[in-house]
Amino acid sequence: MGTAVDTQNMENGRKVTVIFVLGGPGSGKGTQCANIVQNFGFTHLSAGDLLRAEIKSGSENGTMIQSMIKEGKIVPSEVTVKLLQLAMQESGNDKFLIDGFPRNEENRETFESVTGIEPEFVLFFDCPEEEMEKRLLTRNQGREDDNLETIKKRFKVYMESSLPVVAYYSLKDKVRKIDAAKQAEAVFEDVKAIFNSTTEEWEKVSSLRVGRFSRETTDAIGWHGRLCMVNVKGDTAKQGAIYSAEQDLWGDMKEGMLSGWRGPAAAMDEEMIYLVDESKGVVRKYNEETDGWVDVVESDRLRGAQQMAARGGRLCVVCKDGSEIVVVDVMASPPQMWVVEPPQGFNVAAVHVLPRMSRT
Ligand SMILES: Nc1ncnc2c1ncn2[C@@H]1O[C@H](COP(=O)(O)OP(=O)(O)OP(=O)(O)O)[C@@H](O)[C@H]1O
Ligand SMILES: Nc1ccn([C@@H]2O[C@H](COP(=O)(O)O)[C@@H](O)[C@H]2O)c(=O)n1
Repeated sequence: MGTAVDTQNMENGRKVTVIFVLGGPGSGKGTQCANIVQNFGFTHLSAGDLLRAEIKSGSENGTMIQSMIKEGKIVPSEVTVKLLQLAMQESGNDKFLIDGFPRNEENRETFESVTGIEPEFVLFFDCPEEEMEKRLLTRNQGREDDNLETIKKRFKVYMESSLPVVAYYSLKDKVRKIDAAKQAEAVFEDVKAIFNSTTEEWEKVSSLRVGRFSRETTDAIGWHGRLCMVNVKGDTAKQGAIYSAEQDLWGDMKEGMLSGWRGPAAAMDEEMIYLVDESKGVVRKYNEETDGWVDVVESDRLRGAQQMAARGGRLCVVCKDGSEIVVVDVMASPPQMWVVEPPQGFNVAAVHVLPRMSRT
């Protein structure tokens, strides 16, 4: 299931994505929501925080909300839904994590009927009561409801009123359950896996400086967590740039790497870049220390090489207008080479090596 927005999910004319975050008191919802915000661009709306802010604001509902929270009871839905709706409207975002809501069936029904919004999914933090109790008693944020008496009441409300909401979404196959008893960092790894697998969107990275790279034919190779791009493969003048995925930064390609990039190239397991000098028929590998290309093997067969794939110690080089693939075993000493022809009447259009190709 993707986070592609349901066209019915409209808020003030905007299409929105909503994820409900549920779990017992102290299961770590707020902690993980902060991580999700940083990594996935959601706005975090905690129903509890909104209610506490309402008390502080001196609103007419303040006294009622305060006594409900002290008793661990659930505030009437129209109050909470109004606060959530307002917060969504005021936010410039269209992706929301709604934390600690819906706490009961009434919350759920009111939200649905007032906003018409269905959650994309429900992130459910599952944690044993003893662990939650321990966390709440040491939270130290001055919350009036973090005392043993109120905590016991909150657990009861959670079991009786909130878990049925989780069961409701579970029947709709919308619950993504997380083992929240683990360390916070390990919990976030599991959370990330869910968001990464459900976010079917292209994420924008930093832009390549304008004018640095003309949009000609481009070779792009993944190498040591970087993306090496050149705009022309052959012997003519060309431009090169390297993108570091970790730093989200573009930099210049080193002079030696760029000038020697004279034909199709491929990285062996992201570790070693090989290329074929298409005019000379020479396989070379890149040496980062010297910023130079080292000859591996030469053959007339490799002249005019067009494409290349690399895996498991072998290069597969498409040659002669796709009428043959020259396989080079660069791990053998000396390197071995043989030709694989496509079936009669066929030409090779593209070459990829699947992980199961072995060296034996
Ligand atoms: N995985 C974890 N392991 C240990 N402590 C944690 C973990 N996650 C959060 N905590 C700590 O537990 C306390 C409660 O966490 P948090 O406020 O995120 O829970 P919550 O589910 O949002 O609670 P509530 O519903 O009461 O608002 C905090 O002090 C937090 O630092
Ligand atoms: N949907 C909700 C959410 C919260 N409350 C009240 O706030 C208290 C604290 O909530 P946290 O999520 O911050 O733990 C909760 O015990 C309820 O009293 C609510 O009424 N409705």
